Amino acid sequence: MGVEIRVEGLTKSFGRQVIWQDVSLTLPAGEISVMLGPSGTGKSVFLKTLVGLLKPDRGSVLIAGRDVTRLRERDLYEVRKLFGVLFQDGALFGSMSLYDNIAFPLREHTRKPESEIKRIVLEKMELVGLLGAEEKLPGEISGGMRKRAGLARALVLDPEIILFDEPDSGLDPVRVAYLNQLIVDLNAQIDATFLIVTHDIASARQVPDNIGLLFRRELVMFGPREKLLASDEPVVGQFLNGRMQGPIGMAEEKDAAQVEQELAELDAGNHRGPKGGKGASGAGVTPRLLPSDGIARSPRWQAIAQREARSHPHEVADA
Ligand SMILES: Nc1ncnc2c1ncn2[C@@H]1O[C@H](COP(=O)(O)OP(=O)(O)OP(=O)(O)O)[C@@H](O)[C@H]1O
Repeated sequence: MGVEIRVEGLTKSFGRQVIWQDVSLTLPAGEISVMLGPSGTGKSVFLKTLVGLLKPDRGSVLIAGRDVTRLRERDLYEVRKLFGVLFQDGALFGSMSLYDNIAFPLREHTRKPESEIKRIVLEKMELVGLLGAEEKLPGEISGGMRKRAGLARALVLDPEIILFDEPDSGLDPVRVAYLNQLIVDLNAQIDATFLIVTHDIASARQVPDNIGLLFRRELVMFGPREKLLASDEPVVGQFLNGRMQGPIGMAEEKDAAQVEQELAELDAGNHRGPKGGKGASGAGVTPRLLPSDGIARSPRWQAIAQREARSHPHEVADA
């Protein structure tokens, strides 16, 4: 289940402002990938380009053998059915109950009878832990619940790909932890391809199979989580450790001399990041978040759990 997305040589600009150029990566089918990057580096623009809402200047986005960037509106509509999108604020209709919000795509895009719609809506609400809240209005529930309702709505058409636009924005750390667990559990249950755009370093360290980083109008790196977490690339190390020292500045990129001096200080051990050292890995690679007990693990997740048990015997003793 889940489909691969192959991005090749993608470039996007608005007028004379280049957002990113020559981005190439493959989101493997059924895996979880995270895209990181400082504010304004074009992560949301990237998501919109994948679903064909924005046209790139150059390059291709291949999904199930079709190039999204070249499709006519009618064919694009077909490809979009493969996607579920969780928008930042859940994008719920304020005057509709959660039930009607979640039922909305089914009523718009299918001819299913109400009895079938009810079965699907309640199934997805149960999956995200919202059973019993059917009649609530979006304004009556917490931000975390709104995200989960948005997620249930993204699931009703059984997508092969789910895009999450900053799922953790505006949530406290405990809610973020619950949401991350839900994302991992969902992946184990439905095996769709997940792409998460986030600023949250803790999530990026624990949740994905793959991490990408956009910076200075380029994709600096994209690859397996362990590789990025162990990388000595200065931008990757700075971002994954949330440090001030490094190429990423407050509003703009810093000048080269300042970056060099800061990195030299880091090397000398004057400024240690949260994990205490050079490179993104610090004291070691963070353990991977595994599906909750009671959720059947697909062979893919069984392999991940075994790998984790070998690398972190204490943290995942029960895996
Ligand atoms: N439709 C548009 N027309 C013109 N410029 C746009 C458009 N959409 C986005 N931009 C510009 O593209 C740049 C990247 O925006 P984007 O929202 O993708 O960044 P981001 O990495 O998602 O940021 P954040 O992390 O703060 O959400 C910004 O400078 C933004 O102003």
